[in-house]
Formats: sequence, structure tokens, C-alpha cells
Amino acid sequence: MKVNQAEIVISAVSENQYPQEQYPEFALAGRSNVGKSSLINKLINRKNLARTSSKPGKTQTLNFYLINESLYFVDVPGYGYAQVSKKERAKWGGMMEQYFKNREPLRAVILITDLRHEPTDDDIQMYDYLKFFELPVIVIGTKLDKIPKTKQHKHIKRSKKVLEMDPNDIFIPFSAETGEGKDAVWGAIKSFIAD
Ligand SMILES: Nc1nc2c(ncn2[C@@H]2O[C@H](COP(=O)(O)OP(=O)(O)OP(=O)(O)O)[C@@H](O)[C@H]2O)c(=O)[nH]1
Ligand SMILES: [Mg+2]
Repeated sequence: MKVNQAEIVISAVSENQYPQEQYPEFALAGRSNVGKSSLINKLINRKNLARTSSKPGKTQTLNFYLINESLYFVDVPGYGYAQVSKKERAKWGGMMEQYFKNREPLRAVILITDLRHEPTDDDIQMYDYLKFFELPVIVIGTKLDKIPKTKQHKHIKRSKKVLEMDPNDIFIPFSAETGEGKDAVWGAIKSFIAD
């Protein structure tokens, strides 16, 4: 996919702020600091359009990025960050549910996990939560660059197994560092967009 245009349209915290003009939409979910914003940047060849940080909790709102006037990426705040108050967590839950439950143009959720480690309980919960809303999920195992080649296959197999993935869902190993897996991610995204 050649990206000619990518811009942030809105940072939303509630439904009335979502963009009016609708295009197929893909949300990025995953633990805080796993690499959601980095994946967006890599897919669209921008260094830091989606703000990244080595500190968890950088993304706090639903950030809608319009790509080539034809689809949205929605960068979503991460979960599983311990330093978050109960009140903040409830706010996050409300914002997520409002979005995942009702968002008509949402075609699939890109769930990012850290391929170095087993998916955490939070990852499993998030996957199950998305399946509860009957959403297709593209699971990404990121930070592939940090795993020796000989061990990659084992890590991929373990991730699929621990998540008890629906056989209809796709798993893609990926690195925002090297760009490995990028074409596969675009391929998966396109498969959810009707011509
Ligand atoms: N080696 C390596 N580092 C990565 C990769 N993807 C992300 N990172 C690093 O991980 C850190 C977090 O990346 P972000 O993209 O900001 O993570 P996020 O999921 O958007 O984080 P929040 O917005 O806080 O939820 C940064 O220091 C990135 O450089 C990857 O594929 N490989
Ligand atoms: Mg982020």
C-alpha cells in the first residue's frame, strides 16, 4: 500500500466526537507501551505522526488517523499499565466499550502483543472481549527483531495457543524496527475492505 496522505483528524474521548465522514476503520489495541503507535507509523512510513514514547500511557484518547482518504486507523490508549488509578481505569473501560460496541465502520481490531513474551492475562482478556463483540481480530506479535531467528516460530506458536485464537483470525509476526511483516499487515487490512 502506498501511503500518500496521513493526517490526524481528531482525538476523541466520546462518541459525539468521532469523525462524521465514515471510511472503513481499523483500531489498534494492546498493552501500554507494546508498540501500537509505532506500528501505525511504520505502516504509513512516518517517523512520529502517531506519538510514541518509551514511557507507558502516552496515548490517552481515541486518535483517528485518516489514510489516503480511504481508511482510518484508530490509535487506542493501552491497557495493563499498573500506575493507573481505579477512576482512570473505569474511564478507559467506558470509552472502549462505547467504541467497540457501537462503531459501525469498524472492520477489524489489530491487537498487538509482545512476541518476546507469552500473551498476558490482560491480552487474553482483551482478545476475549473483542470476540464477545464479534469483531474480527488481526493479532500482531511485535518486536520480532528482538527474538533470535531460530526461536521465532516457537514464540508464534505459543502466542496463538495461549490466546486460544479463533481459527478465522490471522496472526502476523511484525517489527516496527525492521518493517518485517508490514506487507502482511497491509494484506490483512485490505482483506477487510471491499473493492
Ligand atoms: N525493538 C523494537 N522496539 C519497538 C517496536 N515497536 C515499538 N517499540 C518501542 O516500544 C516503545 C513503545 O512504543 P509505542 O509505539 O509508543 O507504544 P504504544 O503501544 O503506542 O504505547 P502507549 O501509547 O503508551 O499505550 C518505544 O520505545 C518504541 O520504540 C519493535 O517492533 N521493536
Ligand atoms: Mg501509543
